[in-house]
Amino acid sequence: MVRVLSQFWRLMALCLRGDYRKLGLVMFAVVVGLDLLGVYATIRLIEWTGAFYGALEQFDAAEAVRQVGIFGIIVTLNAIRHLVGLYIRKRLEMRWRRSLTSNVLDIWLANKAYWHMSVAGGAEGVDNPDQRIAEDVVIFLQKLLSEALDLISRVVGLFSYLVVLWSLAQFPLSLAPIGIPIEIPHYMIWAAFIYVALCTGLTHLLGKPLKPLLVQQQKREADFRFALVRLRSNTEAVALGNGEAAERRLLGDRFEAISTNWGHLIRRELILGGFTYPFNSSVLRIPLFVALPGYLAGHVAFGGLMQLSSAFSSVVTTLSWFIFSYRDLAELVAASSRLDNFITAARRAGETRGGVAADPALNDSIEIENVAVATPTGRPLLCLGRFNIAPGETIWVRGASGLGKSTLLKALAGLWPYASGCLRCAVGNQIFLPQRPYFPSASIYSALTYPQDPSSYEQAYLDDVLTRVGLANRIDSAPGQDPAQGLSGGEEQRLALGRLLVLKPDCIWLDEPTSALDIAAEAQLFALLRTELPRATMVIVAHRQPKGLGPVRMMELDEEPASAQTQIPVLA
Ligand SMILES: Nc1ncnc2c1ncn2[C@@H]1O[C@H](COP(=O)(O)OP(=O)(O)OP(=O)(O)O)[C@@H](O)[C@H]1O
Repeated sequence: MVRVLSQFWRLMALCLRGDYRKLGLVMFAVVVGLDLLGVYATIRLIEWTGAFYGALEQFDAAEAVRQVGIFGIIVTLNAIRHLVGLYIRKRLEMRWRRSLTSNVLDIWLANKAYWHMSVAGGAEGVDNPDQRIAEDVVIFLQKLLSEALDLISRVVGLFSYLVVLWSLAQFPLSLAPIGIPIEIPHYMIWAAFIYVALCTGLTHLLGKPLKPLLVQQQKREADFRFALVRLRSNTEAVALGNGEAAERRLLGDRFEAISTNWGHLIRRELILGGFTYPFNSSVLRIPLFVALPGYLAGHVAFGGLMQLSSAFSSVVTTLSWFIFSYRDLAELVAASSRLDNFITAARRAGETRGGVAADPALNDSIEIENVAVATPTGRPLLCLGRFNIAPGETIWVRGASGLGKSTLLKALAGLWPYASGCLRCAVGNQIFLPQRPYFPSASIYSALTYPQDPSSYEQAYLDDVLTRVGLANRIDSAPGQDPAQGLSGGEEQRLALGRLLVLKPDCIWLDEPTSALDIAAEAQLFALLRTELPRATMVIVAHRQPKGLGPVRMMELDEEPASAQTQIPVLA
């Protein structure tokens, strides 16, 4: 219980962080106030019940008609109160959702936590971040708001209804008819509490397994959706590999997992419902039976009996909040624990330290010192001694496939925690271009200038760059069309190299940037790159010697630990 409350508290603190914090609290107070007015309306209806049935009992037609009018006014005002409260509550829900989502996104993106979480793999508690950010936030806020408001108005309502019930149920219950010479004063009050306490205990006992089942259901739904998204984004590879049957199997397995858990879930809901459903339908009748001894003993008239039963059912319904809300509460706890675990894991991932230390440069050159790289499981991959790269120099990094060249670049970019050593580099504009460049799903210009905003550049200039890298045919692509859609592997690499021309970095780290291009195209693009960026330092991982860049120094990597001073020959 304490753990659940502290999770709620941490998540609410994120909702309340940022601008409009006070406005959110004011809106919440207004919604609570309107909900409490609802309690007042219920009490007025209890009074009305007594007055109306009293009038009927005495055949007082004029009073009965007047009471119908009063009923109309109460119901109309109550409907207005309800609708206004609902509207403000929905506005508040979106306000807090915006704040929570924005804080969760900041935590996830800060210090490259999203990356460290993905490298660490599916470590427990961090699966499907997309679902946690998009769905769990919504479930958490919707359920929390509705349950919290419900609880507040019920607690306040409880006291009001109890006062009414106490004043109505003055008479005692005599156990003399069953041979026990005892009278229980205000017995209807005790009856309400004992009845609800027993029912609540039983509900909790029957519904306890619901929470883990709901957590599993959300996870399995997200796994299924993720498999669909993966298929959608790899249609070409699947189609070429005739992978339909394999995909169908995978999707079928994931769906089967959903269906199996759903079976457990509905079985548990059936067991719980086997108790709560009859409880829900009997809760409004039982009061009448409980009040009957008082009526039969002549303590109350018919109007009083109806009023009493109305007050008693208000008390019982209020006390039964836990029973009525059990499934929603289980869902709320499931969503909040998933979200809280995700945030904790993201914060921890953002604090990941280790890897290659980036120190300020002693001069304009880049100095790499004793860099050792391993896999996440600790298998050593490669180890470099010490070498310098002069400003404007081009280095060709070469080595057997799987040796760790790409991992080395990630380590030098500060992304790989399973590495050690030091990189001294002048603080300047550096770009790392991975083997598979990323293109955002926006216009061709966004893909070209990523991560900069394309609107900061003249369109004519961007068109010129596209033309020079051989993508003139893409200039007319429809606005909003996914730029990567339909690009050949070579065209993707042209676009990525065009990005370098636009962003003009001082230092470029390239991982097999022309593997999909023929030698002539590669030489032409590299020559363009060198002409446009004459002073840029370039480190290129490639299996063949890059042409068109002028003099290149080769760094041959092998599995042997490097000597203290790595020597690299200059090639023409
Ligand atoms: N996230 C990871 N988890 C586990 N192993 C990894 C991970 N990333 C890389 N490795 C392993 O590290 C080794 C080096 O991978 P890397 O991609 O750096 O090789 P490479 O030299 O660039 O290969 P290639 O020339 O084929 O592109 C491989 O055995 C790879 O399986």
